[in-house]
Amino acid sequence: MEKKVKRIALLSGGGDCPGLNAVIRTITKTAISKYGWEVIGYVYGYRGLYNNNYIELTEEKVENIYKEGGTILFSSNKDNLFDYLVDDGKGGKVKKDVSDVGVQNLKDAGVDVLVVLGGDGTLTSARDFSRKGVQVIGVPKTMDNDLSSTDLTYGFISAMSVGTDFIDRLQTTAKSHHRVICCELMGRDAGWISLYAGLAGNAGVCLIPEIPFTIENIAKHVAKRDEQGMPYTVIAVAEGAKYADGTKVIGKIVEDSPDPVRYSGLAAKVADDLEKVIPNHEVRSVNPGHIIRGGDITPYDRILSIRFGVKACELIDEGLFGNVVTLHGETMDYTSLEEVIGDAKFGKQKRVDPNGELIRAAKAIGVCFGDE
Ligand SMILES: Nc1ncnc2c1ncn2[C@@H]1O[C@H](COP(=O)(O)OP(=O)(O)OP(=O)(O)O)[C@@H](O)[C@H]1O
Ligand SMILES: O=P(O)(O)OC[C@H]1O[C@](O)(CO)[C@@H](O)[C@@H]1O
Ligand SMILES: [Mg+2]
Repeated sequence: MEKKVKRIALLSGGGDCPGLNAVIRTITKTAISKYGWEVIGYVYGYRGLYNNNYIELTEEKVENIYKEGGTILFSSNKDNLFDYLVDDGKGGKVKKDVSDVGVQNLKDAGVDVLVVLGGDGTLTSARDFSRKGVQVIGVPKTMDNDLSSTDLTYGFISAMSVGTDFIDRLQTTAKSHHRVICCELMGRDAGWISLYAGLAGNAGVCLIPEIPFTIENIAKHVAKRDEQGMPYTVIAVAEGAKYADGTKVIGKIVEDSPDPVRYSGLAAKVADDLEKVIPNHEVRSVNPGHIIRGGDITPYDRILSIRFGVKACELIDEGLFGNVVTLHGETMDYTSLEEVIGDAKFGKQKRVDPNGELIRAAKAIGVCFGDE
């Protein structure tokens, strides 16, 4: 006979983004008031699970975080318990699978269900815990919107709105000085943020990882705009975009992270390279970095977070473990962790289709992607 759920645990992993708190709030309130479950939250993602570091969550604790970005449970994008850096007993460090410690800690804390709030990386571990017999539910977050199997992740609309605001603001100053300004936006290896913010903010050029670009093509587009009486151009540059010869710009390697590459600096390089071939323009660059994922949750993401959180509780109530809550069209749905992640090392990722409707729409109104 199935064991009745009494206690659930939440954890958040990967880069923070607006919506995590709203999901934590929704699940906590629904779990306690509708289902009578106790709720705890492991802090710092899987590291908290390993160190048995958790807090009790109450309705009072979460009531006012409905619009607060970030996560009150903190997050980590380094701690993979299936490949974890531990002391080797000889003064050095060694990587080991310590996931059994996590499983035991869940048992000791009386946790019946682990609810994981994360992107493709965090949910890869969630799948692996599910394979070890832990009752897991995933709730798909990431500002990158790169998770296949769901139309949207929470955090994307909020980050994309901030990105749009950057591009909007750069338009007026670029126009006033007849400058070309490159604005770098996060998004890792997916171009969703830059495509949406660029399109919404009327960027003349969008550079995204899915469409390799050349400086010559961008220069041609700037010249065309000059001829059309628009001697200024804002360029949305996805941090993970690449030149046609494959060149990418890496800002930092975070050694103990499962996905160690951190992009940063592409907009500055594009600006330098471009200025050399369009000497009639001053070309500048800005990199707002983490600002894009900070701040309040947009109203749409608040509502999406409520829908994802309530659906997660419904899955727990129905015993549908090993699944991720997904959005398909207007319907809250669920998809198995096995399908969401597949056998890929970092989960199946959703990328912009270079020949898809969105790109065709953008090109139809004259947006250049640097490929022609
Ligand atoms: N290949 C993997 N196998 C197992 N666990 C992983 C793997 N990759 C990442 N993780 C776990 O997920 C955590 C976060 O991963 P990652 O930095 O990729 O973020 P994410 O969940 O994809 O979210 P985001 O992309 O929005 O930052 C890691 O700290 C680690 O605990
Ligand atoms: O917070 P960090 O470690 O700098 O990671 C930055 C990465 O995290 C994200 O914000 C979310 O995955 C990416 O867009 C970005 O490349
Ligand atoms: Mg990710």
